[in-house]
Amino acid sequence: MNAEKNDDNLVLKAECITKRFGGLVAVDKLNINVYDGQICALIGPNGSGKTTAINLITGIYNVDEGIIEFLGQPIQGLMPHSISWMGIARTFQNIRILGSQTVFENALLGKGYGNGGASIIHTVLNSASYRREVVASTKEVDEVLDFVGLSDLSNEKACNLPYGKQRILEIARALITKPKLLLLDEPAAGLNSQEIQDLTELVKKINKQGISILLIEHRMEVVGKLADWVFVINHGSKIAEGTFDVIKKNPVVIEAYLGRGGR
Ligand SMILES: Nc1ncnc2c1ncn2[C@@H]1O[C@H](COP(=O)(O)OP(=O)(O)OP(=O)(O)O)[C@@H](O)[C@H]1O
Repeated sequence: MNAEKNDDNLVLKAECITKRFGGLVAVDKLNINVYDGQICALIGPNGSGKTTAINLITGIYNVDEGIIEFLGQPIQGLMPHSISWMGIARTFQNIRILGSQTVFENALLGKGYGNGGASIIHTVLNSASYRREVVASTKEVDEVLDFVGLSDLSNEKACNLPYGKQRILEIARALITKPKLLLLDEPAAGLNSQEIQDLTELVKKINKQGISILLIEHRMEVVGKLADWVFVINHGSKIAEGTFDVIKKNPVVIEAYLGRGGR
């Protein structure tokens, strides 16, 4: 989906964000804008600061400098669960699912405690409001599993799923939060070519629901198929941005990444 770029439809604005770990500047005055309806990719060599940038956007780390706005609201300094409730969801580079729990239970985890409004006392007392929340959550999980194509596996233990479906389960858990912006950290890592095709189709389908996407990805065929706009970083700084067709011919990008490390 190609979005119009103006301040009115800016979903994410990260301006001059910086993160230091001791003497190492992992993210260095980085600017990233994601507009409504866009699929953006963040690419760069190993250790260039991509995951740290996502961790800053999702509140895992606080920025040392810079501002992050989501739908016009400043979010830097907020706790990760507050940022999630505002509408930013993510997946992780290393799959984080509970193998001994079912697909349904893993997806339900995305709801988080009390997301539906029932307080702890209602939960403990199994009150009407808690039961209503459980029914509503069950329906939402069923709908999301149907959307991502995992309905048939709802009662299966997550550890029995093929790797590609485990990645899709992670995405399902993120979608349960009804995000406006979805951050995917290397969603194609470890997938075979059929699984990559399925993932690519799913990401497009999610985007068609009006969810903007920022993905970190090393697989350039995935970036080429999905991204409307690509940010390239090296040593924490942005070295280029543009459409994939333009950045892949950029000598600076080829020298820093595509010519050597880019896969
Ligand atoms: N919690 C931390 N403490 C110290 N250094 C860190 C921490 N997290 C990341 N770093 C360092 O910051 C730099 C950027 O790491 P980051 O994981 O963001 O890179 P990346 O681009 O996501 O790499 P990859 O493509 O390998 O996943 C690296 O040098 C890394 O070692």
